[in-house]
Amino acid sequence: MNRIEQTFQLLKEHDTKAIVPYIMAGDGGLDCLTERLEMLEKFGAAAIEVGVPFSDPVADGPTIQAAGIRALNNGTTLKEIVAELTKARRTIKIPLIIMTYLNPVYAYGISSFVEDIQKAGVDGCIIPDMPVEEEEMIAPLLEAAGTELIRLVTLTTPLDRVKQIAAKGRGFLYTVTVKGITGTRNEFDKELLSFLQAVKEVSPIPVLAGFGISNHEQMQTITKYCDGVVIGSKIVDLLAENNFAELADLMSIFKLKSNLI
Ligand SMILES: O=P(O)(O)OC[C@@H](O)[C@@H](O)c1c[nH]c2ccccc12
Repeated sequence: MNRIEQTFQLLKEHDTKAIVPYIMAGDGGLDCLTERLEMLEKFGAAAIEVGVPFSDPVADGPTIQAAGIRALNNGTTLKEIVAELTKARRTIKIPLIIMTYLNPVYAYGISSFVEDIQKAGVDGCIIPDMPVEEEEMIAPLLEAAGTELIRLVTLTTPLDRVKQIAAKGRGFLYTVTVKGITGTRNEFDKELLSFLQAVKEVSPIPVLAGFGISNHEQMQTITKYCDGVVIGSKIVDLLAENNFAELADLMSIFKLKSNLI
């Protein structure tokens, strides 16, 4: 069993949900990446999405874009991120998932990328601008390496297609909760909860919801219909403000206690 499966099993046994923070690698300098991962693990993260900064991030809202620009201005490269994650893996027990647009992977070289992230102990990979139809270029390599390719579906994905994607799915299915870009929201579409419920019914793997989520009330409501949430923009903001108290509080529900891992 891989680390992602193990984690969801553990969450189920303890009747709790996953909180998966997203952070931008290199925001605040790559030197603080391991430290931040350790803190998020301590605060109860079930897994962490590590974002790779990219100059043309089509799905990113203002907060994540700004974090990406800060990281690029710090000179962050994918090579250095992979090296830092290799170090981080010595202390971090929870799954680490690399989140990158396709272009940096291309530039790196697809097979070297897969080989290096596997060696680094990365458990999964999300490539949001790679449609399922194009994934043959990397999916078999990831599969062979035992690194899960996490697929995404969105509110506009027809249920038939959700079914197809979920059936291929590895690790968990990332359900995008909005029709738009990343960033905190005060309200969600009326159809979100029924859509999540439908996704959950057809998915053989755990379902996580992400985009727009920033508070306990939203987390509680949404996780009635899925296995957990991804929180990006809110966490990127709190880290940029060094507001660790609010971060710990935000993550205090559904805590995966580190002594369980
Ligand atoms: O920031 P939000 O609204 O909390 O959403 C999570 C999101 O940031 C993270 O998963 C993410 C960052 N960039 C992406 C691009 C595509 C899909 C997902 C993402």
